Amino acid sequence: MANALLDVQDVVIRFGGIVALDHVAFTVPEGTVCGLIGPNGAGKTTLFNCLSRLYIPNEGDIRFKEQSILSTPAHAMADLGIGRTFQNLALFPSMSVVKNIMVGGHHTKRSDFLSNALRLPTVTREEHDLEEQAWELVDYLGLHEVAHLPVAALSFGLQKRVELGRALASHPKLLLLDEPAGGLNHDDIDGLGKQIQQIRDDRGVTVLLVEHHMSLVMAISDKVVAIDFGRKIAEGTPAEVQRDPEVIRAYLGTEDAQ
Ligand SMILES: Nc1ncnc2c1ncn2[C@@H]1O[C@H](COP(=O)(O)OP(=O)(O)OP(=O)(O)O)[C@@H](O)[C@H]1O
Repeated sequence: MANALLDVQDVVIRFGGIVALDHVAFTVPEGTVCGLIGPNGAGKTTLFNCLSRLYIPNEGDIRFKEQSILSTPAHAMADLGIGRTFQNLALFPSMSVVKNIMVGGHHTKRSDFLSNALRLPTVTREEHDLEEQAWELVDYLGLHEVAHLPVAALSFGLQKRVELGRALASHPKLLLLDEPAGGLNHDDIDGLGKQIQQIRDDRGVTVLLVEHHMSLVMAISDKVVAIDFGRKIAEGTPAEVQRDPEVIRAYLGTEDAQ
């Protein structure tokens, strides 16, 4: 088994009287796709928000590359090597596809306000590098034909691909995908699944995927973690988790299992 890139250790989150995460612990081995599943209200988004430092756990620790991330501010997560996409897209609708992808790489550049204002040569070079990298991602994600269009003119499926490109522009070691299949049709979902596996294999990116679309999770995950009412109820290969009695019970009678 590969080393754990992410190690979630006994995380507890309480909102008033609600225990949204109750001693959740699991690891994500480097170079794998890990699926995080659970019925509505299970705590998946809350866990994602802990991983991107929007929430602070009441108890427990989250370790990335063997270091705790709990004192790292949310805006510094990209510098650490953790990228994410959002359930509701967070793009700039009137900006072109390529410019949106460039935004994702900005944190990797060092120019300050003054050098930007003066357009010093270092700034021009950095912009050039960002643009070159954005074009590489445009090609990689099959967005060439729409690269100059404003994002608002694209189908939802293509907009989701742009968001993936923007997250990849920050060179993440770990990519957090929050319901990437939400709102996509069947063909788009097949394409997305292949793309996520390629991102793992070609770019060495480890992926943690929160997703309701069960067939996608089971098809592309190396490992699946299931939570229900804030507790981990199963962890293992897709086949192991699919036949786990607690998982079957949690999904029975819900509309989540697809
Ligand atoms: N900011 C908050 N304040 C109070 N309660 C919250 C907050 N965020 C989440 N909760 C509660 O925590 C629990 C877990 O919610 P969470 O959104 O993490 O579930 P989820 O698994 O992501 O659900 P879904 O699949 O519907 O997105 C729920 O009971 C929810 O109502």
